[in-house]
This record gives sequence, structure tokens and C-alpha cells, in this order.
Amino acid sequence: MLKVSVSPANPLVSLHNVGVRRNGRWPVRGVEFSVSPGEIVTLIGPNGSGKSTSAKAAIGVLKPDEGHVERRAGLKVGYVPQKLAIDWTLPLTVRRLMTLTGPLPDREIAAALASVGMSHMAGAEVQHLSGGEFQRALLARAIARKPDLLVLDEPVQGVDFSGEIALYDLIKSIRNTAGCGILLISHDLHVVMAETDTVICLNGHVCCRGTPQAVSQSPEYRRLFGARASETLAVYSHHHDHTHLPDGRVLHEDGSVTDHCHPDDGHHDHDHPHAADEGGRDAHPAADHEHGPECGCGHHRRHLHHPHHHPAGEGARRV
Ligand SMILES: Nc1ncnc2c1ncn2[C@@H]1O[C@H](COP(=O)(O)OP(=O)(O)OP(=O)(O)O)[C@@H](O)[C@H]1O
Repeated sequence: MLKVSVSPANPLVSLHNVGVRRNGRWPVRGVEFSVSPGEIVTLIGPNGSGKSTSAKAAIGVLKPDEGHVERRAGLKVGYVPQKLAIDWTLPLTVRRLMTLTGPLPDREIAAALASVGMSHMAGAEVQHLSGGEFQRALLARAIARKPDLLVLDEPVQGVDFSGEIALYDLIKSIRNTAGCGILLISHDLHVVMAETDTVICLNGHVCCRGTPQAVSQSPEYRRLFGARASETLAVYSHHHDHTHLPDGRVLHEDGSVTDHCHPDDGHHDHDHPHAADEGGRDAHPAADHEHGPECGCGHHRRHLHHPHHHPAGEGARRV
């Protein structure tokens, strides 16, 4: 896979001491971060901690009341907001969703849908899509205009655990192929962490920042989310020997693609219990779910249909 180099010296967007005042309060103040080409920056923090507000300030949807934002001249932004004003009573196909905000040539619609594994659903009604399919369609819409900066506000909302992993894999591959910068907003302290270059932990201000590993160790982070959330990070510091593609096939390390996992495949570590997973969202004992016949280790395919109880995942969401 293409290795993307991040060039922090020439960021796409930089926030300097940004503050936003609402109703006499400062829900967000002193926010500083930047996103460079090829970089994935993830904003985490409890509800109301200012993640969306900071992201909106970054892309210029919202003007800060304090501080300033520098954006690269001519910056193209692809934005998937947390909430979308869609009239769900009206029929709307995926293809039409792609052009709601502006015209797009058919071949670019097709290319964007193909890149998120949604080619076969161009004519599908948006209201019938699953949570994961809907997020993929929104992602296709955001990348169709080839943005320099992709801003995704909670892209895994309404998506089950397997779908979440697949979406994060997709986001990573978009970054790797397009080389765009990505600003991600998440409550989830698990999957994104491994793919993220820089985590910014917000709590009305920047609580702490760093690589996923550094943030997880900081006392401020532990105070906010608890030690168990930190432990779950290890779950995702791992190596996949195969990847589940959007169409259900499996891409192996040697580049081969098969319909199913090989019987002797190793793990997606996040699908299996490990010592490091203790208390982690994936540390479900094998006995708590059925093993599928199509894979030697058995877990993956079933996960697509039967997401499990993930203790620390839930715990970490309780913030
Ligand atoms: N237009 C507004 N008027 C008043 N208060 C606002 C406005 N927009 C945001 N806020 C407040 O600012 C704070 C930060 O909101 P924001 O949506 O940025 O948080 P968040 O971290 O994205 O939250 P969540 O995880 O719940 O989406 C909240 O307390 C919110 O109520």
C-alpha cells in the first residue's frame, strides 16, 4: 500500500487559540491543532466537549470568536456532518444523494461509489440503506470532489462493530490513495486510534494530545475516560494478515483475494481475545458466539451478522 508522508510544515488547516462563544459561555476555548496532507487527526472527547464546534471552525462553517484559523488557499473540503437534514419521506436514491450539493459527472459518481464498495447500490433508496451503507454513501459524496481535507463527524454512528472496522479501513485507504488530510471526530476510543497520527482530546479545551499511545498514557486522558479505555488501545496496535473487503471477499497479505478466510489465517487481532485485550471491547471468549465454518478461526464472518457484547467498548462510550 502506498506510504503517505505527512508534511507538518505545510498544513492544510491550522487553528490558533480558537474559541467559540455561545450564550455568554465559551464551550470551546484555546483550541490549537493542524491537519497536514496525508495526516489523520482524530478529535475525541465527551459529549459537548467541542469536537463538532472545533471541526466547523476548522473548515470555516463557523467563525471563531477568539483566535484564528489558517486554511491553505483554494482548500477543497469534503465534509460529512454529524447530522444530515434529509427529508426521509421523499424517495432519494444513492445516485441522487451524490448530487444534492452540486452536479457531478456520471463517471465521477461511479468512481466515488466504486471506491467505497457501493457501485451496486447506486439506484438504491437511501432510506433503505443500512447504517454502514449510508455512511459509505456519505463518504462517497464527500470524496467525489477530490477534497484536500476530509472532515468526518462521527462516521461510524449507527454502524455495528464489524462495519466500524470496515469503515475505518476504508478511510485509511482513502487517505493512502488520495493523500488527503483527514479530520475525524469520534467518541470511539478504539478503532480510530491505531490509524490516527494525532489524537486531540477535547474537553472544552485541548485536554491532551499526541500519538494514540501517548494520549492513552496521559493522566488527563485516564482521568476523563478511565484506565480501561487506555487498555483498549493495545487491541488495535496490531497487524492484520488479511482484510475484509467491502464486497465481503478477503484480501490476504500476499495480495491474493478469496471469497473466505483461509483455515490457517491468523487474526484480525481485534476479533480475538489477547492478553492485551483484557477488558477490551473484543475480549469476548470464543464460547460467547458461534464459529462460522468458512474460516479456520471462525470469528470474522459471524461478526458481520452477530455483533457481540464489547465490555470496554461500552465502558469507554460511557463518558
Ligand atoms: N449554536 C449553539 N448555541 C449554543 N450552544 C452551542 C451551539 N453549538 C454548540 N453549542 C454548545 O457547545 C458545546 C460543544 O458542542 P459540540 O457540538 O461542539 O460538542 P461535541 O463534542 O461535538 O458533542 P457531541 O459529542 O455530543 O456531538 C455544547 O455544550 C453545545 O451545547
